[in-house]
Amino acid sequence: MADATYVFDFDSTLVDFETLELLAELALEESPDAPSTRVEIERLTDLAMSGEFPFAEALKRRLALLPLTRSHIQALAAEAVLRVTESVIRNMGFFHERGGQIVIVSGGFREVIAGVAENLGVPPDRVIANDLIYDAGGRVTGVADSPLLAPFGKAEALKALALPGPVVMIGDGWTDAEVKQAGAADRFYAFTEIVRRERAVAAADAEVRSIDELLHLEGLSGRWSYPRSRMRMLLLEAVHPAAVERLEAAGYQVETVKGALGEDALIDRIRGVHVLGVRSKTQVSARVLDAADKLMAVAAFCIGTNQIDLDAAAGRGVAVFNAPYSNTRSVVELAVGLTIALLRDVADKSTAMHRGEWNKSATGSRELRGKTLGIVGYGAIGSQLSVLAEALGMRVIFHDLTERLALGNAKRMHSLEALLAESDAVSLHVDGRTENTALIGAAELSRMKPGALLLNLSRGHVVDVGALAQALGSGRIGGAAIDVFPDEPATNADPFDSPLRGLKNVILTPHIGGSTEEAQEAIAEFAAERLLAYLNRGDTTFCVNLPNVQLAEVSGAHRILHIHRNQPGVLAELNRALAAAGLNILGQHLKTDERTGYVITDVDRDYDPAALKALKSVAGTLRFRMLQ
Ligand SMILES: NC(=O)c1ccc[n+]([C@@H]2O[C@H](COP(=O)([O-])OP(=O)(O)OC[C@H]3O[C@@H](n4cnc5c(N)ncnc54)[C@H](O)[C@@H]3O)[C@@H](O)[C@H]2O)c1
Ligand SMILES: O=C(O)[C@H](O)COP(=O)(O)O
Repeated sequence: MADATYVFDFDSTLVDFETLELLAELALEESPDAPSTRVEIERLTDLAMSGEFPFAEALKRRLALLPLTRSHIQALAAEAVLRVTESVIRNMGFFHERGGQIVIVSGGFREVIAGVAENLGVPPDRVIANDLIYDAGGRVTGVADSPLLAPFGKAEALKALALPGPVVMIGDGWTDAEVKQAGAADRFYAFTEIVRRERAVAAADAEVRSIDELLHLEGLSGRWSYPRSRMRMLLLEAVHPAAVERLEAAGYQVETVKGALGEDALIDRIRGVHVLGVRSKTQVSARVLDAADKLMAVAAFCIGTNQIDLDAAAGRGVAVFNAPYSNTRSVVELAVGLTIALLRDVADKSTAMHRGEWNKSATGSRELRGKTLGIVGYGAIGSQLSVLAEALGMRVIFHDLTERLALGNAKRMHSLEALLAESDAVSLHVDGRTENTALIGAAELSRMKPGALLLNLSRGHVVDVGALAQALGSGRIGGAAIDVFPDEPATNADPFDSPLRGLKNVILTPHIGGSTEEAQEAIAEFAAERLLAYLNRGDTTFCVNLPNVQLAEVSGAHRILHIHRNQPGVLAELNRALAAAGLNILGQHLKTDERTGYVITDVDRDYDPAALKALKSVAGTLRFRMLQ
């Protein structure tokens, strides 16, 4: 198959536009009839591309509708080089390596195509397109006569080239499908990355949603990597659209679901999914992972990863990523605001006002300044809260299980008990490990100063809410702000209940600590980048359950990624298998943690694919994949 000639259509294939539609925008800028003319041009383009109207006639009519000049054509040519289709950009290597085997055939105009062809390394004599005719004033008057204008024009023009080897036609339109029907191509791929035209797809040997898929089906340079457009990503819990856009632009298929899915519903959906995206609510259990036949990675589009069985994922070679810092500031700002609101009884006063009650009084209302804030968990959020609280005049004390640098004048407390005894407000920012279940229960609440405040913006199970409700009811605790709950509704349509409902000076918020537009967008970008770095080059930086290895792009090599159980002899066996296959190693990295090893090997491009089998059967292999 390697000797085939690859014939590409231009509009909506190599570039993401239709020439006549963009020319209409340029030429009709000043025209009062622009909207109706544009609609007519789009209509004629669609009719011609779906084969319902003769191409030459459609071209003539569209040109007649436009007051086109040489400067419009030049402007479009300049734009065209910037509008090359995403998957074409990703596969520039293919075009450059095989420029001599590629032909561009288009009912569009040579002047517009020339710059793109040059950038792709396709010689000018391998571009078949129409030549425009201008009058003396530089106005377009028509196109020069050419075989392209006759019925089956592309096919006839290609036959005249007498191309060697099998001819493969790739394009979005009916005139491209006709090339095979008229005997000028051996295979026809309907290209649907930009637009999907049913009639062309129905006539095709196969539909390809990207150049990656084409290369995969043709057994070309992308043959070892699974094509991106066949890789399915399932993003749950209303992940910000910036992630969807980023991942789709990189060529992956992305499906979204608004709410969380329960375990059984997720098991039903997970088959065939390569990447799962969740937030704090979806439980990714060992059962879910067992049902996930294709899963390579899970992204937590949030900070917490306690909802994911990290060991079970690592044991199946599934990488887990999160966005550890992107919503930190949002949580901190809310914690500060809630502390002030509790100290001033804002929530109850506001609710009374809504009932029509005016209750102006200073009793029980206090300033933040000079009060002691006790922070439990001095990680990313706790330590940033420490800085802001001090800046507002609070005295900060903190307790953490691990050694943490005290910021500003914050004082470290060596026990939780000591912190509880001294704090006017206690704010919880521990991680969601199981051992933190009921970290604050009846005993801890009884150690707090009478009338002190409690804030929980960490995880629901960290506080025994029954005990807290009692302490609040008795007045032992002066108020609470709770953002996270042991049982949270899966979607906004589900009801919420808690023993804390209806209590005085208790602010309940629906797990919105990290729910700001800024944070959600930042999380989407960060987590999507981490996923792409892993999928596209094997980089595991910030991975929370596999050894972290930072890697550059693969260039001029194949990359073999091998995840295995950390047991003696795996690397030696892997290298023996590589040597037996005659593979020349260009570079190799190995990193292990206590349970898993990750080996990345860059090898020469030319080798026997049968070698892959031996690599897969190395004892302890959890997952194995190739990047081109
Ligand atoms: N409400 C929200 O919307 C929201 C948003 C973001 C993060 N979170 C949650 O906030 C919490 C903190 O996030 P982070 O980014 O600061 O995490 P982090 O991992 O940076 O910090 C957690 C800190 O808690 C400490 N810790 C754990 N258990 C402890 C214990 N029993 N006693 C004392 N210290 C303990 C750890 O040593 C660590 O320093 C996490 O539970 C996270 O899931 C909630
Ligand atoms: O872990 C987190 O980042 C927070 O709990 C936010 O979770 P969410 O994305 O489900 O709002």
